[in-house]
Amino acid sequence: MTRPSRLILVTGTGTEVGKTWVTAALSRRLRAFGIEVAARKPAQSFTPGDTATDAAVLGEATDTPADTVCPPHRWYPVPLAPPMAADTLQLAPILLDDLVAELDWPSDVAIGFVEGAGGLCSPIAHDGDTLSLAQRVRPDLVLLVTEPVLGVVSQVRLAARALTGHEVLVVLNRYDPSDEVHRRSRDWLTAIDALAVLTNHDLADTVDSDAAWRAISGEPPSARNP
Ligand SMILES: C[C@@H]1NC(=O)N[C@@H]1CCCCCC(=O)O
Repeated sequence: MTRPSRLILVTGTGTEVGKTWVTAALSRRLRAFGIEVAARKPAQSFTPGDTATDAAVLGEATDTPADTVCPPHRWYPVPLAPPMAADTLQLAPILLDDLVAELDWPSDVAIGFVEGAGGLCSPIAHDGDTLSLAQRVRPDLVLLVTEPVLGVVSQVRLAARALTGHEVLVVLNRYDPSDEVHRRSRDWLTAIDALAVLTNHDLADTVDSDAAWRAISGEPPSARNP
């Protein structure tokens, strides 16, 4: 398998936290800097009739057909975890080995995103979750997307402990600096838990910021080429 120079696995503390939005926003910003970006979704499940699937959104952000982002036989139109959706549809079991083998990358990709399904420990295959996917693909960085609502500290701590050995960047999506829960949770995760934390504002507005640039690209700010 050709591997992107930098492989970033995108997961979350749960479903509907905005993984796809974050990945698409980052992809657009990085591409605006002239960086070759690709995104892959090994399997996706969705409500029947939904055309704005994760693969479609990531494909639009990276100028790639949705069928390339996620192979058509890994589209499961049932809003359940992919292996449960496959069972509902009476399709073959999903095996983690196959999802890994199906990850195909163009040769010139600088940053490749792989987005899981649901949260870190939601089943993506019958024999694995996104945590096992991380153990298989050995990403350079894991983006852990979450929302800074009450309870987020425990969710992030659990996920970060499960991800021991991986480089983790927490992304607080839908962050509102005027909300004390958001502000204090962010400060706690940063100061007490010593986690690397960015918000959607850092990412969407300012991959141009030095901190966000360094975290995502792995390069020093001087390497940025607007
Ligand atoms: C339908 C949605 N498609 C998708 O990719 N994630 C959602 C599924 C989330 C499954 C969560 C299973 C769990 O953790 O309980």
